[in-house]
Amino acid sequence: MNVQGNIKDAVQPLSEAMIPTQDGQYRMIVFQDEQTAQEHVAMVMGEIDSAKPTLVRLHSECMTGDLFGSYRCDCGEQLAGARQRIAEEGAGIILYFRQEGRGIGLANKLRAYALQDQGHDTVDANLLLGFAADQRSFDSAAAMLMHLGVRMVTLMTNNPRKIEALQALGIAVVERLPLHPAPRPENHHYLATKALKLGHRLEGMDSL
Ligand SMILES: Nc1nc2c(ncn2[C@@H]2O[C@H](COP(=O)(O)OP(=O)(O)OP(=O)(O)O)[C@@H](O)[C@H]2O)c(=O)[nH]1
Ligand SMILES: [Zn+2]
Repeated sequence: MNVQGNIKDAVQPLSEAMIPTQDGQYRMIVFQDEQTAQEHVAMVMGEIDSAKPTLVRLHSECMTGDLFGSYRCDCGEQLAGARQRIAEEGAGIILYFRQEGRGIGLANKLRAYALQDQGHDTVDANLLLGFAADQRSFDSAAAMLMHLGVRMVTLMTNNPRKIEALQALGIAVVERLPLHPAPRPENHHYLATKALKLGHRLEGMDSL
């Protein structure tokens, strides 16, 4: 089997259906990650042309931010921004990765929040709980894009690790579009910590 075949084998497409939304029609495809058995989602709008870059958001699940509008992070607003951008283009993909809490799960994320309320930052809270600062792997994202016939992307992210992970597995990231919702008093320290300790490109957020 060729290299691309091996990379694709990291995920298995399970099922798909059309999802009409306020943004337009999405094709929703569920993939299973062969290593973790997690179900990751691809929301695909419009036609994919593998000869051109596809607009892509690789989004890690954040129930508090995505679903309930938490101000502790910027996830919900980033997802809304990505959806808006894709709707404007009429084409693009959201890869919705079930990596709640940077991969530590929802219960542990709330434990990390409780530690942050005692004065620890988002990175130290993970370390105190016995986890790495970021437990995520983005390798399955490249596999999903290959299944979808995508070879070139414009990636909506502030996280250079996502770009590196996709490029390492043969997906060309031709452009990065930042997703910078305006900071709020509730998430200013969190965003500054991400810029300082996790390498996120958040212009103007390098001071705590
Ligand atoms: N462990 C932990 N996870 C968090 C915390 N705040 C948000 N998250 C999770 O972080 C993930 C999102 O990561 P971010 O660091 O916001 O952003 P990113 O995905 O690395 O980069 P972008 O593409 O720029 O959004 C989601 O899975 C959230 O649930 C926190 O304080 N602790
Ligand atoms: Zn969040």
